[in-house]
Amino acid sequence: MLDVKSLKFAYQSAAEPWCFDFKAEPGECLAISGPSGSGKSTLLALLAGFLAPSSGHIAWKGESIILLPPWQRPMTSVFQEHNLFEHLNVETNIGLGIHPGLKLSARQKRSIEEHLERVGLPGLGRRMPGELSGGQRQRVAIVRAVLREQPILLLDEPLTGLDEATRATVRELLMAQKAKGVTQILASHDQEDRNILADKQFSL
Ligand SMILES: Nc1ncnc2c1ncn2[C@@H]1O[C@H](COP(=O)(O)OP(=O)(O)OP(=O)(O)O)[C@@H](O)[C@H]1O
Repeated sequence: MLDVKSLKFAYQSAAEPWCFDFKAEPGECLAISGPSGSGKSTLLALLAGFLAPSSGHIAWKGESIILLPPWQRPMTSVFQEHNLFEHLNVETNIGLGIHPGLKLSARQKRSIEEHLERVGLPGLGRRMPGELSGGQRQRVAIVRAVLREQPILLLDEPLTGLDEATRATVRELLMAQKAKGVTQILASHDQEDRNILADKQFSL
């Protein structure tokens, strides 16, 4: 279980700190909503370890992860910026998420192709990120995160800007991850996405 207790954080300019308290079981999706600027991305950055809280706890399966650097936490993130390496093609971007030295098995290489096809990007593995649309980059970032096979996925507006058909495909992919036991923390403005994907919701 992901257990977040009295996690406090404030940017210097803020008068009041945020205080986050929640739990999420394996295979559960917890959706966070709230107006723009309410702190959704900040919460995801705290969980991922890119920001340090002033106090509080984050534990996964009973073990504190608060002192772990981002790369040692049992989670992977899809940020709104997508963070693709611009000088590397799509399959290399995804492959690096699976193995930093790109030592991929034949099964892993096939899985990259299959997942690209699954999200409507068949045969685009050799494209450079600069040759993709915003929605296509977004789907590459989602495939990269999913194929890292971490137990927790942090998703910041993962479906925003996608057309209805693509949205449905990516939702299916995320539902399949839940069925595999992956915990998801989803920041989303979209009520429909939250209703479909989330088991629990809270609002900031
Ligand atoms: N590095 C920073 N320094 C100071 N304040 C910041 C910093 N980053 C974000 N903030 C402020 O913290 C608040 C929360 O920002 P955050 O990005 O977490 O909101 P959000 O709910 O994810 O918004 P959106 O829905 O627009 O993505 C905002 O008021 C923002 O201006």
